Amino acid sequence: MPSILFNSPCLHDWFTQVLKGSRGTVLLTGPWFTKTDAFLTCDPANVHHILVTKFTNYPKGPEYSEKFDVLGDGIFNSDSTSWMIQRRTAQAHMSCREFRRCLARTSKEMVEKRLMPTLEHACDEVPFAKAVDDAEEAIVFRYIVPGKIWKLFRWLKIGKERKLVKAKETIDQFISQCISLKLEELKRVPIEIREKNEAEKGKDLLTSYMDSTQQEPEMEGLKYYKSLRDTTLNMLIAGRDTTSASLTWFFWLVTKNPSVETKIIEELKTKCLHVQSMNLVAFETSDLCGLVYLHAALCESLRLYPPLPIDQKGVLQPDILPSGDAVKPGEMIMYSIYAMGRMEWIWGEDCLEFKPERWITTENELKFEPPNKFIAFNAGPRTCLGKDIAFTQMKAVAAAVLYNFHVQVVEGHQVSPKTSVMLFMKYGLKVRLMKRK
Ligand code: HEM
Repeated sequence: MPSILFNSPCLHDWFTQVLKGSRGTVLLTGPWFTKTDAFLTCDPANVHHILVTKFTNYPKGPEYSEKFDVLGDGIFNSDSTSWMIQRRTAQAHMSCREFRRCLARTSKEMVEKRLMPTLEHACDEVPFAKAVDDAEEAIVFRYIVPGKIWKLFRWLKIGKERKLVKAKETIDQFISQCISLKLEELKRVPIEIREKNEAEKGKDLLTSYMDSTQQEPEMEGLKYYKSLRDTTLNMLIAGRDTTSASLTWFFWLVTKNPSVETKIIEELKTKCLHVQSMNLVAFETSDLCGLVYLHAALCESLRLYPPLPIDQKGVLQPDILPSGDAVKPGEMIMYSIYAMGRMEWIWGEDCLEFKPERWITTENELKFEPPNKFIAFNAGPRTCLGKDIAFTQMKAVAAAVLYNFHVQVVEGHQVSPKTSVMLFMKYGLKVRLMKRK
């Protein structure tokens, strides 16, 4: 564990090196008084065992929810019955036709009316985004130092824990504003007009949740508000940070591989109908579904730079992992998604190269890689619920940006991962955009 502290600036690369030299699983031991021993693995057999075969023996556990207390009782921070109910509810809302219609419309509208005009101007810092970044950095600190230390910091309100308190305030203000604005809008618009709008334009997730939660009689006052607050925050973090971190690495990889950029643009030209909008080209969401090369390039980027680089599980009953390691109740197992994408014995000798072609069959179809090998979206009963949403949004942004602009990284800009819950770039990605002719 002291080595984790020492290597914290490049934690994921250090984990990868450790795992390369240890058949894919290693026991990290902490000083005896801290009770911080944990298994670290990137072995697909172990990951399948933990996430799928023996799912019920490996919950997230109370330690996880204590570290991620900012997420409240939302889906990411829950286990057993509470998680199951939230998952069913989220699945129902996300698969309903009105939400799908809303997603297709907003993915195009956001790119056309917000992103494209914004790219022509410098961007200001967004307080909510900054607060989430600060919170995620503070949570990683809770992994790097023993529990007693970060809890002492929390009690004294110093260091990263102080930053976390401030971040929570900003996050709560923002979420509360989102909920109030939506409630006002729902009160203001007569029901017949609202139903007509929803039939035409679709229905967003927050409205869907508000409608269904109000139908539950026990959901009143504070309980109703807390449930909406936790759900909204969990969904925002699930959808915002993952896709934005993924796209940043994707654009960087594309700038370093001009042949990939050319192939993406060729595919867009031949397979998509496009419309001229305010001087720039926009694509229909339905057209983007069938893009094999762009999809492959996004998967390849997610393999090398998964937005959630590492995850953890607790242990309920004694068990033996497929690697032969014995685990006991109360222990922690961490699985490095980042390291899994960088193992020669999993992905071949060229595993460090960015090659979208590895995702395409000789029949020019997308190659299926089992979720225990390509684990960026998790596997088993807790598989990501937003995978399709993520691809819809990432394709909309990637296609519009690459088709309209040539992206060039500013000379001398340093690119390295940040030590945080999400795999953001430490210094962001500074680019120059040149409008294509
Ligand atoms: C590139 C984009 C994305 C990646 C790589 C990704 C990855 C993941 C991973 C690894 C998990 C498991 C986390 C854990 O249990 O510890 C997860 C869960 C989840 N994701 Fe995503 N995600 C992405 C985008 C989205 C989007 C856009 C949404 C939609 C709002 C979403 C909704 C969820 C939800 C609700 C869960 C919780 C599932 C459960 O616990 O049963 N994700 N995702």
